[in-house]
Amino acid sequence: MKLIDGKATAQTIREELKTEVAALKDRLGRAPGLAVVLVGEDPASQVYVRNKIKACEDTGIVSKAFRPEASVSQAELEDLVRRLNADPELDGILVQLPLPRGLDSQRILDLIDPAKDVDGFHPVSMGRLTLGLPGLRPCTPAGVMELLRRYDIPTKGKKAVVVGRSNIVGKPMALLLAQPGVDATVTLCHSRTRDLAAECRQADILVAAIGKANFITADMIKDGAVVIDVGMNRTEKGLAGDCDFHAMKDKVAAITPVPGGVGPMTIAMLMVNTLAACRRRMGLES
Ligand SMILES: NC(=O)C1=CN([C@@H]2O[C@H](COP(=O)(O)OP(=O)(O)OC[C@H]3O[C@@H](n4cnc5c(N)ncnc54)[C@H](OP(=O)(O)O)[C@@H]3O)[C@@H](O)[C@H]2O)C=CC1
Ligand SMILES: Nc1nc(=O)c2c([nH]1)NC[C@@H]1CN(c3ccc(C(=O)N[C@@H](CCC(=O)O)C(=O)O)cc3)C=[N+]21
Ligand SMILES: [Mg+2]
Repeated sequence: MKLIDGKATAQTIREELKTEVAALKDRLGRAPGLAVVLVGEDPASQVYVRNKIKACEDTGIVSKAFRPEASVSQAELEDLVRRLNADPELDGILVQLPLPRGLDSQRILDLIDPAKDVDGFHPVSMGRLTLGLPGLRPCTPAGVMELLRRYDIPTKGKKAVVVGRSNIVGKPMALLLAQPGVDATVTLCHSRTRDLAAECRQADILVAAIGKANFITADMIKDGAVVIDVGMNRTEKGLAGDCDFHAMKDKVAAITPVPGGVGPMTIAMLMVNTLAACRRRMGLES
């Protein structure tokens, strides 16, 4: 078994970005800027947001945090997004999900200027992904693709099974794996899939994005498969993925751990997207 070290890979990417950010800053007279909006006090979201701000500091991207209270109205939050859209020094806008009850997150996401959509969640970004046009890709699936590339994991003609069809992970993941040049043959599974174990056993590459600790068991994995575990589940025993890592580790060709796998890559890709958005907005090559 080969361990796919997302933490180390993310660190490498962040080092690569440092140089690029510094060069861009020289050229523009300002660093790329990212707005991070965290509504309310959800503790898990606070940890993620802190990590994102730390990653910005690390790479030289200027981050601005906005912390409206959970009681903020839809109209007030929409006003904030409009102000961030209009701020010329902000290249990216991230509204941390989930939003507190009562707020319509789709309407907020739809309001973000697509040029600043570093999460890749805007309908324009999703449309461009679906059509195979260049654009900002959702960070988690983009991070998975980067891991497959950097670990030389072959995808052409391979059978990939994605479990989970959410708009932020599973659906864009399936599209990226099926795109020309990557050329996996993709099966997208969900809670209504008839025989999930049988589908998973076909996978040369299995991506789990379900949100249930240790849900994918060793008997569901083909010998020599590559397993990418996107799941982040808080249990009494600490953070757990969607895959039973210890039971399957001797059976697989390669696997991502949780923590230290996909999570840090998500943040690295947010930095990549912020740099790309900055370049594009400033009229430099994509
Ligand atoms: N590492 C990272 O950077 C990130 C990690 N995550 C983690 O990834 C996981 C998934 O996140 P997200 O996509 O937002 O989750 P969602 O809850 O939005 O989606 C979960 C998906 O899993 C499917 N599912 C649920 N139960 C089953 C089942 N028994 N069998 C088959 N499929 C099932 C659902 O099917 P249906 O559509 O039919 O309901 C749904 O499509 C979570 O643990 C989350 O914390 C998320 C984002 C980033
Ligand atoms: N607008 C928006 N964009 C997101 O990208 C977004 C979001 N909302 N809401 C929540 C999910 C989740 N997510 C993670 C990012 C990093 C780690 C991460 O760094 N995880 C570390 C461990 C962190 C820990 O110890 O808790 C790891 O896996 O090693 C995890 C999860 C981004 N999300
Ligand atoms: Mg979700």
